[in-house]
Amino acid sequence: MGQSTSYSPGSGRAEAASQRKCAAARPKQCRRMRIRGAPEPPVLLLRRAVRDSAAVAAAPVLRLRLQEETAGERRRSGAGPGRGHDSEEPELEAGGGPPLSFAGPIPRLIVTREPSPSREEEEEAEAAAGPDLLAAGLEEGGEESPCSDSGCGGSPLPTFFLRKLSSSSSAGLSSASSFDESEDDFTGSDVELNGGQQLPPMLRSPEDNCGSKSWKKLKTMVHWSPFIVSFKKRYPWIQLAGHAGNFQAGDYGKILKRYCECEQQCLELLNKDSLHPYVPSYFGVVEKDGESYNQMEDLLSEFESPSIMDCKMGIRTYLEEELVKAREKPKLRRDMYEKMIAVDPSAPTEEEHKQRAILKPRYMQWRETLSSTATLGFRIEGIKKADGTCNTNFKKTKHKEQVQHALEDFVNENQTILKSYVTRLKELRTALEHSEFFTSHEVVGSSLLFVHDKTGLAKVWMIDFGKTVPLPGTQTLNHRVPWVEGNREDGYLWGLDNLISIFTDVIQD
Ligand SMILES: O=P(O)(O)O[C@H]1[C@H](O)[C@@H](OP(=O)(O)O)[C@H](OP(=O)(O)O)[C@@H](OP(=O)(O)O)[C@H]1O
Ligand SMILES: Nc1ncnc2c1ncn2[C@@H]1O[C@H](COP(=O)(O)OP(=O)(O)O)[C@@H](O)[C@H]1O
Repeated sequence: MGQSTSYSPGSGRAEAASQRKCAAARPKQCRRMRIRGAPEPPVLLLRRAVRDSAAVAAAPVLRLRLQEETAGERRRSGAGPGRGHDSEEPELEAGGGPPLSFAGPIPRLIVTREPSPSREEEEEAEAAAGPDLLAAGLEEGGEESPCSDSGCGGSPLPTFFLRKLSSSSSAGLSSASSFDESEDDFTGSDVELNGGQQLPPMLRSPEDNCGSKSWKKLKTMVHWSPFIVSFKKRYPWIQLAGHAGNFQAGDYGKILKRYCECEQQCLELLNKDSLHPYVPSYFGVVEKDGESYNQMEDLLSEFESPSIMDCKMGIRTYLEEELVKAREKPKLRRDMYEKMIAVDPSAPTEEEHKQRAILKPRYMQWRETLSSTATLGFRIEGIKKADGTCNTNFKKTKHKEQVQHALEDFVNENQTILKSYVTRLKELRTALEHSEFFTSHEVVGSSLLFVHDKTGLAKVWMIDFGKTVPLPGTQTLNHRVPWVEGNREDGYLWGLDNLISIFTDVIQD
């Protein structure tokens, strides 16, 4: 890492990167797997799960132009803001053919919400009352997040091993697709460079049987990112979710995450906030091999063979401004359609099947209601255990009992670890309730990273602030009240209440 150069935020390079905002691809994926007999690879990239949703309202007819530039080319050129598919991307057209139209109405979203325990109820370890109904209506589907990490550029890593392990990968699509493809889900090297290791049948999940052949092939391959960790204490660095190629080793005990202006601003503020003990320490912008990165604390560095879990927090996984943008300039996503049918071929509407593409909010909402996001305010994205097993097939992990089961498995029913996690989560909740930053930000798509090891050390941190944005003026959020479009509530604390309650129940059980 000797070549890294630090820049203070606002230096020329950082500014240039800032113009670009977060332009990194986000390949992610995970499978249930056990790696035996091989030297422990430096970095394990694991794909995240897909989640369900049902979306809303009638979308306008979309006319799409031909996409002339591949996702990778856009990334390399740094075109457009956002870590995802930004609004400055060229509109997409069918390959030379007539413009495609999209007239698919997005069904109205009715999300049933499981009861959130009050603090008192929780202390009494009692479950709350019956389900509450949250109805959210969207007028149109749309797409893309302002600082989506999924758009943040190509992988700066050598590619001989690099691949995304996304269970949502869109194998079989070509970069010449006329649809807006997710960069992370659409990396040619993914297909070409993988050895295609087939998982033994007992390690496959029911979801492995969904989708196309090419899909299954991608899902059953495991690749290690060539993240050469040159720390004194050599340990494998694991990326459990998120966009592949977003991370590199940093200085000792630090990692580099592809630059995202939104995340930089959050990390700077958070490092001065009462939440500081619960977020990675931030060390500024670093330039390496022509790319900019946010350098932050490697949360795994103090652990021996850590077990890791990523839980995405909140009732909603897209920003309100993404909906607005989607209405103004809706884009069809073939990659998201592919991800959807890989999980449930009957999920798309007739129109969506015809188009072989869906709008991003539609996809995101489908993921939310398929998993526990909509009903519990959080969802498990992935779990990697110290024994090498890894699972990111939590797309359909929706009910409390399913989550409990996953948590028990994660900690191997170790009561001491469970108690440490509950203590840490409660401390975090108190810190959140008193945090100036938290009150004044919409926190979307952020995760809690759980890490423990056999020594009994167990901690939880907040990570991923690519879609955490300041509220206008003096607006504040409660983070517990239901979201209706316009109030910007994210359900973060509601989800945390539920998470604490479920952890507590596991201990009692
Ligand atoms: O997990 P799967 O089912 O693959 O879906 C992913 C996640 O929802 C990502 O959210 P997060 O990064 O919070 O996990 C989202 O990135 P955004 O952060 O950009 O919304 C991706 O959007 P695209 O990057 O547009 O593909 C979307 O394809
Ligand atoms: N500071 C960190 N220390 C250790 N691991 C991290 C850290 N930040 C992220 N990770 C790992 O990378 C994964 C993806 O992180 P995230 O910030 O969500 O990336 P993305 O923005 O690409 O979604 C996490 O699930 C975790 O495994």
